[in-house]
Amino acid sequence: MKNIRNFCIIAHIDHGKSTLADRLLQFTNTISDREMQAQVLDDMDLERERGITIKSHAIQMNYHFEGQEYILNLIDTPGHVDFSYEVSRSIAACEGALLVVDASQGIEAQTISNLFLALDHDLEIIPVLNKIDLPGAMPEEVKDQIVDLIGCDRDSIIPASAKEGIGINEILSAIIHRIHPPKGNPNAELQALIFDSTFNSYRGIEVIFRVKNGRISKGDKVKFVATGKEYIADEVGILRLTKEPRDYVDSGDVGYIISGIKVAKEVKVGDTITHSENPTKEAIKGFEEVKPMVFAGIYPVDTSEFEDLREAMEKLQLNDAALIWEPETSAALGFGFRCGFLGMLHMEIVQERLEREFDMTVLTTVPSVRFHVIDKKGEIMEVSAPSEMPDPNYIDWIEEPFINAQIITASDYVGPIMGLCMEKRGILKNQVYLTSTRVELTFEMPLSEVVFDFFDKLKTISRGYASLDYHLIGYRESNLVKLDILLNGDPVDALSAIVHRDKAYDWGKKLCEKLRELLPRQQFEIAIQAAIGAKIIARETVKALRKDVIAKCYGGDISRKRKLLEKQKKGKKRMRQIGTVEVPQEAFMAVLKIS
Ligand SMILES: Nc1nc2c(ncn2[C@@H]2O[C@H](COP(=O)(O)OP(=O)(O)OP(=O)(O)O)[C@@H](O)[C@H]2O)c(=O)[nH]1
Repeated sequence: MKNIRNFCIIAHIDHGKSTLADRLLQFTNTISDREMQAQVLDDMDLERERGITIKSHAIQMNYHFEGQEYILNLIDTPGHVDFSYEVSRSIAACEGALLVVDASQGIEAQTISNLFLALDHDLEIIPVLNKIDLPGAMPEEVKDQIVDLIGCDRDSIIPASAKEGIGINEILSAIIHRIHPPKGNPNAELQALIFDSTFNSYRGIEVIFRVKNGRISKGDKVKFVATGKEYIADEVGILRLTKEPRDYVDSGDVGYIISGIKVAKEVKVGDTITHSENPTKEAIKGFEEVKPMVFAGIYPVDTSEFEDLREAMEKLQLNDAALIWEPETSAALGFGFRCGFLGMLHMEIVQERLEREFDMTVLTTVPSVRFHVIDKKGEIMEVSAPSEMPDPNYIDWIEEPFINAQIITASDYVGPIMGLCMEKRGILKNQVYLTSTRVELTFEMPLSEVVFDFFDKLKTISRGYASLDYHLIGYRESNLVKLDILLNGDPVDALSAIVHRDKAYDWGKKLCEKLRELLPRQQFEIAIQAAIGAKIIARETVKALRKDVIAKCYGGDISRKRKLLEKQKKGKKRMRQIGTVEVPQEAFMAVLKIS
């Protein structure tokens, strides 16, 4: 155990985390130059394309150093706030962290939020000043910032270029010298922390864990503490570029277990694995049930594809334990599914994966949080879609989820951020200076104001210099109303939204204006109305197309006509016919585009 080092790399987005990981794998000969492709650990296509890490990953390296063999377990972590729970669990599996800072950018928001997560878990921090090869690098200035932030010795900061391979040996040496080997008792009862899982269509779920105490061997009967389920360890092993089976994985090490689990839901990140016989008396602390925050309907564009969509959702869920769904019907859209997501990025990813991996074309409806509606009889109803909202006459009051939001930013942006948070119904609870230029603001806010576009807005007004972390603090009464949208007099359930009464008029007006821009002109006039109950509060009109434009679509030779039809078909991909009106996907998201 004394020759094991478990570490993660934490950094602000684009500071070079994945590139550094690639370089470490190369320097330790974990992968050959031939196997090398950029960002090997980001193995989902989507991750590569977007250049973001969605899932945590782990990989083991062997390194011969000063006459001894070392095992270095690198745990890569995702960077987006939707997945911050995974980051905190990955960090809990390590003893040290490389804190990568871009020498041309300096300390940024995620550098700080991730650093604090690491400090919370008492990790040894090794600061790495990356991209020193760039002409715009400001090594001395950024070193000052790092010293300011973590109070480390200036000489302990390692200058590096992940791209050019500069400083990599120094980093490897620091990992061995400065990070403590894992503590833990190999003879104690088994305690292993689950920090990730992957889905293999042949073998089921592969669970990735870090053994804190004890040993897990092939053939062991094990129990997952939070779910209470028991399995036989059909295979255990370590994670190289591929999985390598072993007879056992010992205390301090990182490994995987395959035990025929078919459903992702049975594996919960943060759960503890122990033996069925002689189990541990206490689970590793910090486990949290991951709860969906955002709900939206997903519908097939082509109504005949409902069953295919169900099959795709079932398969996707095997792979994505955080995704929940159930069938729902919409008067406007027909049969579809109401889904729960961790956040908006998660929702986008699910939609994209359905399209890419399962070849579905889907529509997503206005996202919503989950409200509590208390009716006049005193009964509580959970409502996560505007269409489920009961008639106002039956409602006594409505409660919505509130969060505690921590925002870390540079002091220059405090003013604009406060403005934004107030506009989003936030109440300032605390303001603390972390350093002379860095401030932590704590707000209580309604979740519904934060999950949609808040993060993007925060990034824009702070020029990327703000990080956000939030926790649910409970439900509170709010003056909310259902805002309905009518197209040519017909209410379209998939377009309604639940909004605060004070904002309802303004929203109704803006929403109608937005829809007027988004709805394509058709052969007849379209009236767009916003209503609260029976009361119309706003109206816009989409004018009919002029006759000569339609005329162009008819007549002419047959091949041209076919081409036109083809073109129309393509254009229709994300359209739905609602009554007589064609509604494009963008319209369902219009609510999010209102500023
Ligand atoms: N010049 C220079 N460019 C670098 C260096 N390290 C990384 N880059 C580039 O910086 C960009 C971002 O690098 P990534 O490794 O993807 O950054 P990341 O931190 O993993 O990003 P996320 O996975 O989104 O968190 C890429 O274009 C890299 O080629 C370096 O040392 N020098």
